[in-house]
Amino acid sequence: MAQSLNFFVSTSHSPDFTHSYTKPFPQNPNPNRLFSLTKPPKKPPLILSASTDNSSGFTAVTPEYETANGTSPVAVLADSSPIIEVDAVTEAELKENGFRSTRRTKVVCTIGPVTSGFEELEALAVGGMNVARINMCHGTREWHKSVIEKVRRLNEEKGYAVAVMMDTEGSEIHMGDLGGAPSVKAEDGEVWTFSVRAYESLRPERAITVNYDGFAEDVKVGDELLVDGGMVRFEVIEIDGPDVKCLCTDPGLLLPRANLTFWRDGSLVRERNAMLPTISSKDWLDIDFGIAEGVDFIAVSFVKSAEVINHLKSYIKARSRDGDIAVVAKIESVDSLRNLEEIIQASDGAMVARGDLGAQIPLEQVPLAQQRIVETCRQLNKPVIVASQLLESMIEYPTPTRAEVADVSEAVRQRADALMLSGESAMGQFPDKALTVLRSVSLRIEKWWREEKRREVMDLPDIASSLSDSISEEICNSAAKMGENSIIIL
Ligand SMILES: Nc1ncnc2c1ncn2[C@@H]1O[C@H](COP(=O)(O)OP(=O)(O)OP(=O)(O)O)[C@@H](O)[C@H]1O
Ligand SMILES: CC(=O)C(=O)O
Ligand SMILES: [K+]
Ligand SMILES: [Mg+2]
Repeated sequence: MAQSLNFFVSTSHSPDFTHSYTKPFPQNPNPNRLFSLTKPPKKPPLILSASTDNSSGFTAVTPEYETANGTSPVAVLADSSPIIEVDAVTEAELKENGFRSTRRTKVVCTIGPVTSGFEELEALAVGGMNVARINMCHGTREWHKSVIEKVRRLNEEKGYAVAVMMDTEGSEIHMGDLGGAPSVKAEDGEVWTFSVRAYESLRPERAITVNYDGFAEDVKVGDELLVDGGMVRFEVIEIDGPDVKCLCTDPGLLLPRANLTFWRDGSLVRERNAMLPTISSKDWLDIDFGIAEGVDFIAVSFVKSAEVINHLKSYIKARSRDGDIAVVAKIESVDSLRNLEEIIQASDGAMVARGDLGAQIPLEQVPLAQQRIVETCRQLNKPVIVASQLLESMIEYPTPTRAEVADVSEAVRQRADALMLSGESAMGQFPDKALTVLRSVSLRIEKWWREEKRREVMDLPDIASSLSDSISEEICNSAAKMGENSIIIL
């Protein structure tokens, strides 16, 4: 009985549901996939209590958590079999599926104003959040510090295993904040001023600060200015010293610190801003903050080359107490696609940051870029997060569009390790519902993968050269096939 549990537990972490006896599974070369994005809890979580009346021999888990003070995350076997470490299962999953259906696709939730309270964070943890992301583009360091503290408290007091990811601001061109307003509407035909001036106190109406000093010198009359990759569009009509006057040609909502790109004759213009450092001086201060707070991951925005990743990794190694902060390269620029393999090789993981990526390459190329990034990560054995607009409509509505569900399914089908919520969990009306959609779609597609796998013929090599060896080999082959099937039945 203990043996079969052991078998189940150990295989549940491997992506392809086959155990190590079989030949390496060619479709997925990453043995640590998924699991590598889960941080072991500092103070471990729950006791999964087993019952012997379960005829399958696997742990029957009570949906209610028991908080373990100071113990390891364990499955406790009633028959005093050895203690075995298991991946943390969320309360929601336990209720839905029991222990047998541990989700492999992890979920990263961006924390924002609607989810920064302890209770809201706990609701996300209950719903299956594996990683809480704080975006240094927004909020103050005190705000981020309090979020990190609350996540740590959840882990320590309530037994969750939520990791913290800090996402750097990066130094691409973006708008300033909107004097505290959550958003401002730009209407068709309005003239707005984008200026490199920092407005002292009150921001004049229809005026926006731009963070990049060379902005007014680099743009030309006739250029197209895209906010957030085209959510709002302007045409440059006049340049007057530090002020660039623009006509709104495609109305929409301007959000604080939204990304800006400018286009000339259908191509992205990359003048001197291409020389901006990937990690700005503000980012270095944020990184120091992240190291001091002991975040688990640092996601680097607008990575251009492997060099910056190597630099950051040695910086962390020299400063962090245990040097174990993982560095995730955000793939969101033309340069990062150009140097994709070397960047991923240098990093501990990657993020397909489709928001900004879609502002830098034509939108119709984003799905192919996603596929290439995920495949490259699979080949190089690195975890990969698919991010941005997965369930964008759920910022406002309680159910996703069918197209969004198809998009989430496709990411799981591609074997992304994790999915990320952005505005849906940071400032949307239905963060918990959005998380439920990611969880249930992931579980469904993972089940489909198992069913697909079952149809596959197991190709076991003939290696025995004597009669006694072939008897052993047959026994081993049968055990492997039985193991394969029993895992699939689960
Ligand atoms: N800490 C925060 N405080 C206030 N609003 C936030 C915060 N974090 C996120 N948001 C809101 O949620 C939206 C989506 O968050 P997200 O982290 O994806 O940021 P983003 O600005 O789109 O940029 P990035 O390219 O860095 O992801 C933001 O535009 C912002 O309105
Ligand atoms: C996540 C992020 O940075 C993006 O999609 O641009
Ligand atoms: K960011
Ligand atoms: Mg981005």
